[in-house]
Amino acid sequence: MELLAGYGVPPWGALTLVLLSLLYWYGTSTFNTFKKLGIPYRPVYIPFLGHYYDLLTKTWTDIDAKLAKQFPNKVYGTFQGRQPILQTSDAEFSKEVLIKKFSSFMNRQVKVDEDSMIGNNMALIRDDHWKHIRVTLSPTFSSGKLKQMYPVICQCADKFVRRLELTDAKPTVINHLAAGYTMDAIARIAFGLDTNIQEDPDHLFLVYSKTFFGFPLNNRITTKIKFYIRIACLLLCSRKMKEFLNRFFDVYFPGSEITDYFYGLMTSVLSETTEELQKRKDFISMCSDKMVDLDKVDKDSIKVTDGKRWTTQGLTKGDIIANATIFLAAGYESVSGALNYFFYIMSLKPDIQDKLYSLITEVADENGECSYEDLKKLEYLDWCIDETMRMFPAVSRLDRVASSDVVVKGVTIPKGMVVEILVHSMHHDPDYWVEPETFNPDRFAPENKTEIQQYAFAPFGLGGRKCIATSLALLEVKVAIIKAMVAFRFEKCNDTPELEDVKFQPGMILLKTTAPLNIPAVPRK
Ligand code: HEM
Repeated sequence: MELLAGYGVPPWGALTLVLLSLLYWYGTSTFNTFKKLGIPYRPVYIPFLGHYYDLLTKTWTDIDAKLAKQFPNKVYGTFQGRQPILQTSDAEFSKEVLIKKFSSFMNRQVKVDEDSMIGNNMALIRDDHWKHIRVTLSPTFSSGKLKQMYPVICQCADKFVRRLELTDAKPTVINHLAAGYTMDAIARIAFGLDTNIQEDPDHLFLVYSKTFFGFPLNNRITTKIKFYIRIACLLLCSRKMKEFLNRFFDVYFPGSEITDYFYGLMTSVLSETTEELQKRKDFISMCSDKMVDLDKVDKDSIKVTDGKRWTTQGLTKGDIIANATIFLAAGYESVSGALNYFFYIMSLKPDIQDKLYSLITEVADENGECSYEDLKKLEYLDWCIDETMRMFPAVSRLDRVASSDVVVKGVTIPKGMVVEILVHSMHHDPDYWVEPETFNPDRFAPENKTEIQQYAFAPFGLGGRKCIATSLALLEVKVAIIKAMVAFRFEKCNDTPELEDVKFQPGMILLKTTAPLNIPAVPRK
């Protein structure tokens, strides 16, 4: 300060300079992380923001594709704000992180406060708490349980077909109809509710679900910013803070009205008699016999992870509701997105559509009905779905946090560093796929499968933390496809974009197109 005073700088000016220097130092202090570790990285210049501007304004898959050319070894560093992120689209490296060294990469990077309603859901919780919930809930998705859910899914798919009929073969955004189907299916499967959202779009369940997750409804930058603030606050703020922001800044969070609605649904299911519960095939009733009261279990069984109390003896009411609602969030856009891309691809590939149609009619009747066991015969359908998900994975990136210092393929990853697996990049990498931009279901045929680098295909993630509902999701997708393809032919029209013209929304981890994919569903009869 004295030195600066000698140059005629007043004390307040000197203080400001020191504070600004400290701020600059703090805002950039992590930017040499990768240099120190000897990992190639994308240079960064803006204090605090890192590469955030790009992340908010550009399409993530475009950013990843550009970096893939810049870093041919497929492992490099980037910065989300001050936070260093190690990104990779290397299949072997991904295998190490997601599978082989799973115990060092068990968690995702989000942390939530303990009092939020979804704070206890499986996608966000960590360590032993996550293990306990995952192991307890996995049987809910067993083949036996899926078989029980099959008739319910078929009924929801029948309504989807009826909605398609009403489009009168006009260009249609299948995504909107498929979203209704998925919401009906999840409402039935998770909550045991016969919502009929497809015919009643004002149903309270749909309105509350949409508000609960606050999906952005348009592509304006202000909406996007609000969406990110909402997500960040949803995950990080206390309930009181959320109510404050909600009241004064129009940033909506699930207020007590919505929370009460979901609790009410669950409570009414759980208050049914054991006999009634046994007849139901939904997630909540399946969990009913595992439900315990934290105040009544053995004290030794109570553990605390990230400030959350849980018990090894079963599931609390909070655990059940948190996971029923995450099923809603995780299963809504992903399944409808898969269907949207599938019918779009079929409209572009009439030969493949014809082949698939004739194979489906060998197994299913004129209403698209077939037994649960018969689904296994439709191998070509599996390949078409796999190939659709390769080209359009619902989630473009996966993430894991290193829980200790760990070396992966010679790269030292310090404890706490986030690793992102670039799924979309891997799925489109010519090192792993012959002509990756060509839709070719046959690449998944058993005789060709040996040529595939299996860890370069991860539409449902990989390893111990992959999508718990993979089989359910595929079942929902298959049933809707079979029923719809038996009734309709999906055709290209002037409004249907070419494959190379499909663009994705910027700033999103989910792969959503900027313009709707319009496809006419033309009745076969
Ligand atoms: C086509 C549909 C779907 C796709 C493409 C999909 C994809 C994914 C992906 C990529 C992950 C992250 C995996 C990882 O980090 O390795 C995930 C996790 C998860 N998904 Fe799905 N999903 C779909 C449908 C569903 C459905 C229908 C549900 C629930 C009913 C669901 C529930 C979950 C849950 C709870 C997790 C977190 C698992 C954990 O952390 O242990 N997903 N999903």
